[in-house]
Amino acid sequence: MSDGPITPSGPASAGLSRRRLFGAVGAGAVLAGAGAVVGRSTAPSGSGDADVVAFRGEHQAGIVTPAQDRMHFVAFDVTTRDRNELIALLKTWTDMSQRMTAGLEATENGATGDGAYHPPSDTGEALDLAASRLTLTIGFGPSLFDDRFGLADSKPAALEDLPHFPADNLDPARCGGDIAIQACADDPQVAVHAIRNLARVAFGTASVRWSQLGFGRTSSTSTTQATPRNLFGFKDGTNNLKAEDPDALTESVWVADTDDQPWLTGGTYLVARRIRMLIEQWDRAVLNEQEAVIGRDKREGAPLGKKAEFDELDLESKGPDGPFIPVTAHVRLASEQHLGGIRILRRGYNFTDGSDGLGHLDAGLFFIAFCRNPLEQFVPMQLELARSDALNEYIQHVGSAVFACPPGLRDGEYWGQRLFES
Ligand SMILES: C=CC1=C(C)c2cc3[nH]c(cc4nc(cc5[nH]c(cc1n2)c(C)c5CCC(=O)O)C(CCC(=O)O)=C4C)c(C)c3C=C
Ligand SMILES: [Fe+2]
Repeated sequence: MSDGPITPSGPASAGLSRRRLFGAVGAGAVLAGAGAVVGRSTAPSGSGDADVVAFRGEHQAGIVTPAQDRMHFVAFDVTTRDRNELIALLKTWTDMSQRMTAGLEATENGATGDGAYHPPSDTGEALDLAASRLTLTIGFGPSLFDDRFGLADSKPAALEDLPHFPADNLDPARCGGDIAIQACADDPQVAVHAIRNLARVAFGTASVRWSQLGFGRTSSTSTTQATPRNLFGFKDGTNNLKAEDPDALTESVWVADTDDQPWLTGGTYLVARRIRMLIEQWDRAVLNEQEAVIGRDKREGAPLGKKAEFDELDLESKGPDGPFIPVTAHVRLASEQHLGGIRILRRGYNFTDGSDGLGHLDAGLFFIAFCRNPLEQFVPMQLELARSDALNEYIQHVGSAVFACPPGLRDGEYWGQRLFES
């Protein structure tokens, strides 16, 4: 692993990975060296360092990291008013997160090693699972910068609660939060285990305000990935920003040192919207209507009037009945051509939370976007969509939040260190 020390305070030798521990114990094997998976009959396919994403680096993982298949997103309210208690929690979270993203237990031997008379400090359900490309990404909400922790002067100018958009139907219980943590992994149990253990250790300092599970990514964030489909059956993420385009990321995602608060340089903003998709209504719409609403064809994902998925979106091209891409089509209204060059990095997930008690699926898109300035990028884009998008007949925004995500951690740093110590 190229990940540096296991904990900010401790040595790199802190422990066996979850899978190595099982291998060594199960077969009485001797570890053969870094990265080895030894004597373990239950080794998950694909396990190995390839499924560890580095926790530290210039930017946080989980932003341009090729989108994993599963997500567990949580927003916390900080319940203490003691700044030092909050810092202590952030340090503990950093230790645990670095361990879990490396495929280790949240604490060393925490599932069984704390003694028979203590609740285990790792809940155990990921013991025999690989790291599964787990990433944990933290963000700080506008409410954290009130008068509780002495952070008011460090509040970034662009970190404002999002305005009310036309037709928003927001549930306050699904909005806001002082701190968010996004867990993404290729195994749902690994993502859920990570959030569960971070929430557990926060008891008395922070409590869960809301959370959302997501299955099935709805975006590609790398050209190496095939474009997935959303619950309306359309390819989603075709015209997304991609990791392989660093100039575009510099322009539209990463906060520059001239932009805002110094602690946020190299960071970004995360916008989350829980968007209910009215599945039954959509399923009654004819294909022609569905394609006109999106502005792309359903099978290939090509812009209407074109043939292939990655053909250029040409808003001017016309057929006998007018523009190929209708004036109310989703992709037209969200495009950089229409919005004067505005772009965002989308990284959302499909969700289905059963049915709503009226026989309708409670399903949709947990929309996540990363951008350099939400007031100048997400807000005008969403305003345009809320006003004119044909998709509005089939969706409803029910949750909303925005967070400032600090840059990646250097060796020895804890989450939020540059905010609290600058
Ligand atoms: C405010 C930003 C956006 C919201 C909210 C949003 C919701 C949303 N989108 C789809 C389905 C598709 N979106 C597509 C493209 C697309 N969407 C946005 C922004 C928001 N979408 C952008 C910036 C783009 C790219 C536009 C462009 O320049 O071409 C597509 C087409 C495929 C693709 O390029 O990704 C689909 C399909 C749903 C269903 C939805 C809410 C539930
Ligand atoms: Fe979209």
